[in-house]
Amino acid sequence: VIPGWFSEISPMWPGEAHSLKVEKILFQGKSEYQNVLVFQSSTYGKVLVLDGVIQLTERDECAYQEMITHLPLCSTPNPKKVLVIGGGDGGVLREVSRHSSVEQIDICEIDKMVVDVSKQFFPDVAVGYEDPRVTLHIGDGVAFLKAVPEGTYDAVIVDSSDPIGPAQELFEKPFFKLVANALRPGGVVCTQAESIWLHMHIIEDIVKNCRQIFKGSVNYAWTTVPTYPSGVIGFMLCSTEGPPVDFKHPVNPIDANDSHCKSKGPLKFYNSEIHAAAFCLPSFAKKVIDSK
Ligand SMILES: NCCCN[C@H]1CC[C@H](N)CC1
Repeated sequence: VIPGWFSEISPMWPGEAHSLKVEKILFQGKSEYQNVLVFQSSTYGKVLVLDGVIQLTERDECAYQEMITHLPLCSTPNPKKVLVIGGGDGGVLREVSRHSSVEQIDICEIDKMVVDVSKQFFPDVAVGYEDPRVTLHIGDGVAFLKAVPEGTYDAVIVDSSDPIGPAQELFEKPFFKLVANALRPGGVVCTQAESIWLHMHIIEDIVKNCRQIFKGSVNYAWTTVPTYPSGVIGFMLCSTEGPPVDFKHPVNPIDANDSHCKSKGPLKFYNSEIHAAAFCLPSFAKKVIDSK
């Protein structure tokens, strides 16, 4: 990466590349799993890049972290035990910790370098690790889930990178089966589910697999994140058989005052209206998602 511009080139989005102006390279490393890069951008704050793919920027990470966390947790009445797969930067932990009903937060991240780099360069994101309810496991999410007793969690959040590299198995059927097994009846899962502009085929497969495995409800939601490819990112929201979950109408609203303390700051993006709106899809996506 030469100072000037960083372009996000990937076979996952052929023929296009979002670029950010680079002020200064802050870290470059190679973990057991991937190349890790942090740079100071001119207009989006610090940026975390894994294998050439933008994971988060200080300016817009709130959109993704708040939506991937509060869409599931605000849809279930009283979440107590939450598991995060991936999410090594700590942003989802910061958001989960806003929920006073939560008693236990487990996180399983495969790459320790991501945790260490986030703590060093993104303290306002990694602040999530400071919550006493958090237990960090460094390892493979599939192996972790195989060891989890059936029905342990009220909610699972899969904050993954793309299905190229270490996160590939988090998009496949065996993994979804393990997640369903780890959830209590009526438990909820939210996974990172790519872009309706770029990845309808991936989304089609994920929806098909989820409908076979999650016998509660299966919904796709989406939001805007300027620095993700095509400027949008989606989420699969599923529940296991049991007490019904209506993702589109939050039963457990997170309100301004109980949702922030000094270290976390206020919610910048999520609110109950944008929660409901997130499930409204353009016709080309509805056609595929509702027919699976
Ligand atoms: N916790 C960081 C976010 C990881 N999710 C991203 C979604 C968009 C992808 N192209 C890269 C990973």
